[in-house]
Amino acid sequence: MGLQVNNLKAGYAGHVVIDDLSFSVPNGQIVALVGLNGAGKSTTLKQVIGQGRLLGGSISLDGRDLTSQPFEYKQLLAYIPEQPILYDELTLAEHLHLMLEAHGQDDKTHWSRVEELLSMFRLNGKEHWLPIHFSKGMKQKVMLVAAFAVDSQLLVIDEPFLGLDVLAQKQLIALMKEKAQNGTAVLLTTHLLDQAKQYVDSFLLLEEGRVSFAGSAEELAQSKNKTNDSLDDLFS
Ligand SMILES: Nc1ncnc2c1ncn2[C@@H]1O[C@H](COP(=O)(O)OP(=O)(O)OP(=O)(O)O)[C@@H](O)[C@H]1O
Repeated sequence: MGLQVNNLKAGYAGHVVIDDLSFSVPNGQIVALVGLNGAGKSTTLKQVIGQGRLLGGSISLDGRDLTSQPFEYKQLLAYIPEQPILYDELTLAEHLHLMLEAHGQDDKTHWSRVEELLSMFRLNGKEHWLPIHFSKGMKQKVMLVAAFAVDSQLLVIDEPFLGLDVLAQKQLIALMKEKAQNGTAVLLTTHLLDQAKQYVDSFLLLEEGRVSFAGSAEELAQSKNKTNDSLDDLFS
């Protein structure tokens, strides 16, 4: 089933930004929300993760409705924000234990996965470090380890590659593909369209709070009279 967004209406202080937005992200698919600055991508993601007030419409994940079953819905999702959100007083290991607990997942069975991810992102041996000791990119990697360590039905990522080195970007693409192969629905926003062609199943183009296009990279290019090898020039 995956994520279903139906007739979503959302905004800020009486100002409607998203109106009548509908889309779905089936289990096992990677979908990218793309569009120019201010198109409403982050606002849409905020609604999908259950932050922000829903002015209309409905959102459900594998049949769990966000409004009527918020706890059941949120336990199924993992979220990687654009800016890392870490608690100053918690160590790296404490953040990861907390994440597993919040998702109701057994620490013992998941810790070997955590160790694998820490080593992949070269954070092993730093489990006792506090956020103040980490660089910007390392903080982002902590968010990645936390999100990929939990079993989730939906993975939501806002601008996944910001601040990551080239090696970490490749690892992140491989991890997203692996998650999707295991049946997770993946929804992300990105401005790096040519890179996204490597791993995205379909694109949703947002313009002024509405989906103006949904389809593959080739179809997206055609819809804007561009060639598939220059998606980064889509809006020029
Ligand atoms: N906290 C806020 N309060 C008021 N208006 C906001 C707020 N956040 C975003 N907006 C407005 O909502 C609209 C959509 O913004 P949003 O951040 O969703 O766009 P975006 O597509 O994610 O842009 P970007 O590519 O720059 O990240 C914009 O007009 C923006 O000014």
